[in-house]
Amino acid sequence: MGLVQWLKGQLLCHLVICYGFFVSGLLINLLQICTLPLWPINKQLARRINCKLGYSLTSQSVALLEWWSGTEVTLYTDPENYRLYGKENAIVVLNHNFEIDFLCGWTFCDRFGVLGASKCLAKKELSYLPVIGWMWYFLEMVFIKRKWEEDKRNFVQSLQNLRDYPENFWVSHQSTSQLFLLHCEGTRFTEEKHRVSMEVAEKKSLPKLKHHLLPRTKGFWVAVQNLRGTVAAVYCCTLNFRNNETPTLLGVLNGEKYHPDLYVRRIPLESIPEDEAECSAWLHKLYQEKDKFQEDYSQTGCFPGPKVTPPCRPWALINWLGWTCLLLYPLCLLLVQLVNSGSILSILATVAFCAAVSVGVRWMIGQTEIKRSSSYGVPLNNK
Ligand SMILES: CCCCC/C=C\C/C=C\CCCCCCCC(=O)SCCNC(=O)CCNC(=O)[C@H](O)C(C)(C)COP(=O)(O)OP(=O)(O)OC[C@H]1O[C@@H](n2cnc3c(N)ncnc32)[C@H](O)[C@@H]1OP(=O)(O)O
Ligand SMILES: CCCCCCCCCCCCCCCCCC(=O)OC[C@@H](O)COP(=O)(O)O
Repeated sequence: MGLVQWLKGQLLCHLVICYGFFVSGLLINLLQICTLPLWPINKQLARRINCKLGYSLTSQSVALLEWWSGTEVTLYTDPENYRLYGKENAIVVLNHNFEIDFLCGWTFCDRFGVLGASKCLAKKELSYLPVIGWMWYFLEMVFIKRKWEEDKRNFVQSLQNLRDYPENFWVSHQSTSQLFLLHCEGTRFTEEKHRVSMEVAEKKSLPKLKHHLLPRTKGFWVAVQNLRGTVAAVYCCTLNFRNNETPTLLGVLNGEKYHPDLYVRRIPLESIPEDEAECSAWLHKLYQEKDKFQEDYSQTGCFPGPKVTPPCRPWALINWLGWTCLLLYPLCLLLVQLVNSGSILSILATVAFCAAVSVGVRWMIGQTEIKRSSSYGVPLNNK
């Protein structure tokens, strides 16, 4: 193991990275709060500012993945469609098997210049996450409790709000599009959830899936219906990792390099049925196809279609280095003052603070771990 790789595994490096992420995150949250008075006066301007602020926070984790761990997503897609990515609004349908799938999605977004504005249909619990969850609130992310009767009004309203999102938000270069991510499986893949969902498939006389849970179709149908005219296509995205890698956020923080492959198919929105039952059947068929791609991937190690590596842009790194320099300087000054003061109490308080930060970060990283996945989709709350 080289010295650099060894350094990447050290707690001190992790503390510095997390300190930068959290303090910049809190400052960004504060700036977001400052945009509140602007909303009633100029909503579109407030949204544009929030997109940029969101980019400044989210892109730090993209920089961590790309520059710290050296991970690069390989894209399998039709070159004709590739030209459209980043230039149109789309609904993204992605499998939910990996702890860093959201991070790979963000890298994809960043490379096509749509990171600041992209949204997701996310479980309500994520809105309470410090820094990230608070940021999402200002970005008008769509949160649901996964209880349809309670969700439907807010869900439809949130989707309607996205219809007049400023067309030309400037993220880090001119961009005219946003992506709306849907994990139709509704929860992360575990063996138990898979077993239960295949029992449901059997009851519904649907073909069994090997690599996916049975998709929940309501959210997809409602999103398609409400975003018609705003969104041009559905991007059917299938993500897997070479060599059976099981990536984790802790691994990324430790500087481990992963090899994600992403297969993207573009499906024009007009080709998706409007009727709920037909749309639902269409989605089930899509997941059967996705399952076949995953099965082929597990045999051959690749997806169909030509490979492309979208060019890496420097903004995420520049932003990350900027925040790090800005925040490390006062930290160093503080530490020097602390040592000079010789006060045992102050030193103990600082050590306690660092320990608290590190426990807090560990807890947040824990939210991405599949072993801590919710009980959604297991017998207890199987509807
Ligand atoms: C690669 C490019 C990436 C681009 C990235 C772009 C943007 C990134 C931006 C941000 C990234 C942030 C990352 C954060 C990720 C967070 C992700 C999440 O939080 S996932 C969890 C929340 N999301 C969802 O739940 C969405 C999917 N669910 C739905 O859409 C649901 O339909 C619903 C809206 C929640 C409603 O669900 P409900 O169950 O009430 O209704 P359904 O009709 O859909 O389903 C009921 C139906 O299902 C049957 N059933 C019962 N049990 C199961 C089971 N275990 N498995 C499958 N099916 C089951 C049940 O019998 C019902 O059938 P029926 O109606 O016939 O009776
Ligand atoms: C420079 C960057 C430094 C990074 C330092 C690390 C800080 C920690 C960052 C935490 C980021 C948290 C983003 C959370 C996104 C988690 C998405 C997710 O996977 O949610 C799960 C749900 O979909 C389904 O939930 P389950 O029903 O499976 O339960």
